[in-house]
Amino acid sequence: MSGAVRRQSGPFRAGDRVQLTGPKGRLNTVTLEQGGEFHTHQGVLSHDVVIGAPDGSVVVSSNGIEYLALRPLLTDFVMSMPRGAAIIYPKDAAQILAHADIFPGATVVEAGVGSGALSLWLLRAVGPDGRLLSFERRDEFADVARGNVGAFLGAVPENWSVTVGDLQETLPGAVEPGTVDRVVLDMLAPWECLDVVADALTPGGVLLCYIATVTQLSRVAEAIRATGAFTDPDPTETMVRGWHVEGLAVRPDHRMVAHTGFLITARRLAPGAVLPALKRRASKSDYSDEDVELWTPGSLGQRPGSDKSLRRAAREAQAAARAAGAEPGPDGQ
Ligand SMILES: C[S@@+](CC[C@H](N)C(=O)[O-])C[C@H]1O[C@@H](n2cnc3c(N)ncnc32)[C@H](O)[C@@H]1O
Repeated sequence: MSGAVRRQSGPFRAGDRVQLTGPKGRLNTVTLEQGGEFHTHQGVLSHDVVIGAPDGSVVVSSNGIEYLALRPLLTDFVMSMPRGAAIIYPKDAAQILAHADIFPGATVVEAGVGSGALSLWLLRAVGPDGRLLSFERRDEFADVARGNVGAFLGAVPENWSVTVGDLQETLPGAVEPGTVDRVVLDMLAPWECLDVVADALTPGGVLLCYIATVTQLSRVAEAIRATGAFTDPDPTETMVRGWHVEGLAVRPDHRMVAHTGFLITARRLAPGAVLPALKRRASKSDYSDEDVELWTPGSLGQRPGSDKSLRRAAREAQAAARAAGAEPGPDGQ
């Protein structure tokens, strides 16, 4: 089997992981074994009462303590798994899948692999027909990532490779030029890798860099422009604020993760294509016209959701499908 191995749904079976929430809200994750036992200072919970129960059951220990039994979600796993390097948080992983347009069957290159958190999201998104090629310069981090991916999926999938070495040196020998659909970089100096990434990406392919600081953001944006091989880079930041919703106490949480990183995406141009020049409007209030010209010569970007002709084409396709009886109309007919 090339994709995921461990089941992610259905009644619990021996070998599954289960997350047990006790009376004080404390979480414990155990791997179920026939005849196994989970010991706490409040008694013993037999694994056999969990095995066969549906996901989301409430199970009872030998001395009557109730535990909520849930299969850990990928989010639960990545937030608690062993870390070598800092991980990409689920809020950013979700945005990466959308901005980098990771699709089932895609060939994706990722570097560095770090603790393997993003690798797990990417493997899920490319599915069993896709391929993830991960690169990591530090052997010990590659081991941590293999351990984490194997622990979550039940085995290391065949459609995932981890190459130990610098991406700049190892990528050219690992892929045919122009064959990679998507590249995701999470590393200190992504600008050092842009030439090999441009060679590896298919025309129209997506490069996405996750970076932690504004100085890196500025440097990688200018470096992407300087290659002349990509569309104008599109930077974003994602903030997620939890809410407390209980009775009349409805308010934002007092604490939040304020900053993790920035995403910046660009599309690979066809070889030899040169972007038409584009005058920018943005920086006029901060800099003189001359500065703006000097700093940001600019070129045509590719921003999602701004294409009216795509919307028109989608409306026409819907109308055609309705006419053919393939899809209900707005009134459900
Ligand atoms: C922040 S970690 C990646 C974390 C990972 N995305 C995750 O979610 O678990 C950055 C990693 O990039 C690796 N790295 C940095 N530069 C690299 C390069 N040029 N080639 C390969 N790996 C590199 C580092 O060793 C480090 O493990």
